Amino acid sequence: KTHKFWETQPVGQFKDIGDTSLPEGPIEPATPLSEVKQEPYNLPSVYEWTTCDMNSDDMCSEVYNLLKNNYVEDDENMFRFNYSKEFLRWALRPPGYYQSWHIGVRAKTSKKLVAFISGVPARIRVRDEVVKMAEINFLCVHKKLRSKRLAPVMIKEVTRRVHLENIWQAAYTAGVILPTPITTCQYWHRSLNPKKLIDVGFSRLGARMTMSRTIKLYKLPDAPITPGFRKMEPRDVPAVTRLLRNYLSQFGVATDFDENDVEHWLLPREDVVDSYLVESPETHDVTDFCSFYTLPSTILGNPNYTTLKAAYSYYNVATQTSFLQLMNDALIVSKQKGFDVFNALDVMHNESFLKELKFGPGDGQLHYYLYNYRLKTMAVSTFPSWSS
Ligand SMILES: CCCCCCCCCCCCCC(=O)CSCCNC(=O)CCNC(=O)[C@H](O)C(C)(C)COP(=O)(O)OP(=O)(O)OC[C@H]1O[C@@H](n2cnc3c(N)ncnc32)[C@H](O)[C@@H]1OP(=O)(O)O
Ligand SMILES: CCOC(=O)c1cnc2ccc(OC)cc2c1SCCC#N
Repeated sequence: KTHKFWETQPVGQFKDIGDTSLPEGPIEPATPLSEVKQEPYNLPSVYEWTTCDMNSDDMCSEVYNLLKNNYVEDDENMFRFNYSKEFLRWALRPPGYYQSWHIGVRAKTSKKLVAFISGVPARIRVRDEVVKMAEINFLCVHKKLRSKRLAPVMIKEVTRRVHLENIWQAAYTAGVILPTPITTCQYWHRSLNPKKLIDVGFSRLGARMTMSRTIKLYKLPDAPITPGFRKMEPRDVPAVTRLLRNYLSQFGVATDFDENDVEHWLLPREDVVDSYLVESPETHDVTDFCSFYTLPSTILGNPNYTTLKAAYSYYNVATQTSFLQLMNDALIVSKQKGFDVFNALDVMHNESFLKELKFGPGDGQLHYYLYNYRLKTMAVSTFPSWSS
C-alpha cells in the first residue's frame, strides 16, 4: 500500500521499522517562525477556509451536525459516533486552546460546512521528556466529498497553524493503519443493557442461553459497594492530580497533567464526563479514582432504536481499593445512569479487569500516532484518548 501523502510527512515510515540506528525524538527540527508559510494552503476553488468559534452556538451546531452525519462509523456501519455539543466544547476548549486550530471548510456558494479538523494543545511526556504537542481530532470530510484528497490539505493546514504557535509535534489516534503506529489497542465492551445490544445486532444470544439468563448474567448491584466512593468535587483537584501524576509516571507516553488540566478534563460535567473517587472513611485521604466519558452513537438502519448510550472508560487509579472492585463500581454507577454499554481500551492496566468483569473483545482497534517524533515501538500504550 503506498501512502502518497504520508510518505511526504515527518512520521515514522514503514520502510524504517526495525532500523535501530534512527534516533528517538524529533524527526525534523523546528523552523524559525518567519519561515512558516504565512498564508493558508490552497483549497479547490469552490471551497473556503473558516475558523470555528465553538463558543458560538450556531457554529458549534454546524460542527455537531457535520460530525453527527459524517464522522466515524464501525466497519459494519451499525453505529456512527454522535459526539454531543457539550462534549465538543469540552474536548476543544481545554486550558490554553487556540481557536485558530478549530478549522472548517465551507462551500463558497452554499456556505455549508463540509469538512473539519481540530487541534488542542497538550503537554505529553515521552519517556523523560515533556513535549508540547497538538492533539489532532475530529478530522471529517462530508460523505459526498470523499476520496478527493481533501484530507491531506486539511492536515497540512492544521500543521501550518500549529507551527505558527511554535509547536512541532502532534499526537493522534485512528482506527485506520497509517505510517506508523507507536502502539495499537483493542476496544472491549461490557454489556449493561444486553437485550438492546442483542436487538440491534451487536451481541448475539450465547449458545444454550435464554434472554432472561443473559440479562441475569450481566446484572449489577443497585449501588457502588466501596465505602467512601463518591463523586469528584472541585476541592478534590489537588489530591486527584497527585494520584494521577503518580500513577501515570510508570508509562512511557502519558499526558503531563497539572491541576488546571485535571480541573478541565476530570471534574464531572453532566452528559460529558463522570468522575468518582474513594475518600478513606478513616483518614479522609483520596486513595482511588475512576472516570468515564459519555459518547452516544447513532444506531444506523434499525427501526426500533436510534441511539446507543455508551460510556467510555477514561482515567482510573487504584491504590487501596482493588482495581477490580473499583471498576465494578464504575460499571454499577454507569448502569444506574442508563448507559447501554461500558467500553474500555486495553491500555494501562485495564487488561487486569476486562475478562473478570465480563467485557468482551471488540473487533475495532485504535492505533496511536506521534507526528514528527520517532519512538521505538512501545509495548503498552498509555493515554486513553477519546478520539476515534
Ligand atoms: C506539528 C502538528 C502536526 C498536526 C498534524 C498531525 C497529523 C494529524 C493527522 C490526522 C489525524 C486525525 C485523527 C482523528 O481525527 C481521529 S481518526 C477519525 C478520522 N475521521 C473519520 O474517520 C471520519 C469519517 N471519514 C472521513 O471523514 C474521511 O474518510 C477522512 C477525512 C478521514 C479522510 O478523507 P477521505 O476523503 O477518505 O480521503 P482523502 O481526502 O482522499 O485523503 C486520503 C489520504 O488521507 C489519509 N487518511 C485517511 N484517513 C485518515 C485519518 N483518519 N487520519 C489521517 N490520515 C488519513 C489516507 O491515508 C490518504 O493518505 P495516503 O495516500 O498518504 O495514504
Ligand atoms: C456496543 C459496542 O460498540 C460501541 O460501543 C461502538 C459504538 N459506536 C461506534 C461508532 C463508530 C465506531 O467506529 C470505529 C465504533 C463504534 C463502537 S465500537 C468501537 C468504539 C468502542 N468501544
